[in-house]
Amino acid sequence: MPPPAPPSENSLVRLLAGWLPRQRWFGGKDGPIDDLSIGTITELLPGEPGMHHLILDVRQNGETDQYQVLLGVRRDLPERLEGAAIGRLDVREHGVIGSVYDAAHDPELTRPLLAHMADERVVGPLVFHRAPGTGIRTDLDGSPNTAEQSNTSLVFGDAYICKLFRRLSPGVSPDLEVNLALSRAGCEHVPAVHGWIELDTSGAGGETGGGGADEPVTLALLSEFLRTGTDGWQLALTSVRDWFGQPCHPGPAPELTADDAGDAGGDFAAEAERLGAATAEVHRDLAAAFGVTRAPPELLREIVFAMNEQLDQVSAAVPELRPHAHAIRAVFDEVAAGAAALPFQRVHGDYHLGQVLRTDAGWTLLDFEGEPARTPAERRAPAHPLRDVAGMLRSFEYAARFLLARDGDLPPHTADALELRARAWADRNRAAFCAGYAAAGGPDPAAHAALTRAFEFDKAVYEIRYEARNRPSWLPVPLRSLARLTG
Ligand SMILES: Nc1ncnc2c1ncn2[C@@H]1O[C@H](COP(=O)(O)OP(=O)(O)O)[C@@H](O)[C@H]1O
Ligand SMILES: O=P(O)(O)O[C@H]1O[C@H](CO)[C@@H](O[C@H]2O[C@H](CO)[C@@H](O)[C@H](O)[C@H]2O)[C@H](O)[C@H]1O
Repeated sequence: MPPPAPPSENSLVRLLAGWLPRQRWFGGKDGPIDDLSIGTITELLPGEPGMHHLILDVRQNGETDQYQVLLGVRRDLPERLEGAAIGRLDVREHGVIGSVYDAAHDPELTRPLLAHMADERVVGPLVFHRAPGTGIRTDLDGSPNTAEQSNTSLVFGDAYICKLFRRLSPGVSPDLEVNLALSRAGCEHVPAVHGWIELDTSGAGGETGGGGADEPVTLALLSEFLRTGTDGWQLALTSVRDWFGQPCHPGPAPELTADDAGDAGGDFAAEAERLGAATAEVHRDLAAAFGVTRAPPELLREIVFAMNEQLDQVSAAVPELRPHAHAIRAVFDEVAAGAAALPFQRVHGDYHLGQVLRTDAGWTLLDFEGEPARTPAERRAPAHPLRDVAGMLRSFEYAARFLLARDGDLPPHTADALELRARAWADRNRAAFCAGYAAAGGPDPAAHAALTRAFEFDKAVYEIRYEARNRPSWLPVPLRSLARLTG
């Protein structure tokens, strides 16, 4: 029997178009796919099982996005891989029937990625790199990370984590660029980079390039796996659950304060404060590595203009945002009216509790990619560091309301009592984070209250669009906290 042949494009495209919208990492769930084609197909592993690297061009709403898929091909799919199935192909022209599936779930196929990076191989347009001065073990199996994320990461033993960027951005990923720069600068708050994979676009001339003439596109990043790490989102949710589970006072609900939230066994405030300090230290290192510029007042006004534009776009697409638009715009206008020159620098750009890991050694920051919906130029642009602070403040709001917003069936009485608790938890941890940030040398959020609030609202608007496109069932989370912040 010959091994399954490379899939024929037409039938494969049909299968992929049905499978793609069901993937967590697909960022176009708010509309239909108008067209899907295979941009590049590279045979990475020949034989049975085999693996092809695909870049898909997905056309939606007049725009084309590129997604990366590792396509496994087997004659028969074993039961353990059934969850990863894309479909069964009848490739009659080759006289073979085979199954295609998401190879990220198949250690037999992903293990050779380590050897490719260790040996710095080139396979067609795919270029594998090892970070200077590091070795890469090649004897480890990878399995997909179970944490909530927008891409797919493979954890190899307890040594490495390899993030496969799913929706591709032109050019070198800011995640790679920033991690390399911070590691070189000796920053203690980022994991070491071991390798990466790039797509060489010099011969392509298509839309996959565009980050600069012939700039390679980063496809994957291999980092040190922080095995003692727990992500901030999980730690925060545990603390909220604990606080929600505290016995209720008898009689009418008393006014809860942020200090009451400290009575819970799983209080998070000391961690929030340390996280604030780590954030300020990373901001200091980013400023040293990439420099600081003085942004004139006109630039801040342009930024506010863009915030208003995003607000208009998202309000048009998500009607639930409209009741809050007036209050949000008022804060944006206040910042534009008082615009002054400000120091801008490279920042994280998409900072939240899922981007930080608490390890034995303290807090580590991850994922310097910026917001997935922004253009590459926007992600790299210097910004005010309080934008990151605002991102984390939003995350405290998310964590505080996640359990409430996801459980719509709570009796009103319970829901009201828990809303008070959510508020107390968020206030306590917001205050602790800001205190830690300012004490470690970051600009004091209290001294820039309107700016911080504007960044927070801008992030909330972004989140509403993100949830509508990526996780529609989460939409009530940011909406619920907006109702509180604008109410
Ligand atoms: N170096 C690492 N060590 C351990 N876990 C990690 C590491 N990097 C990422 N993770 C885990 O993977 C999750 C997703 O990582 P992230 O880089 O934010 O991916 P995405 O951009 O897809 O959201 C994190 O929340 C964390 O739980
Ligand atoms: O992690 P990414 O860089 O892919 O960021 C995107 O996805 C995040 C969710 O995975 C999203 O974050 C939002 O949800 C978080 C809880 O899952 C919450 O802590 C954040 O505050 C909230 O913004 C992020 O906005 C998006 O860009």
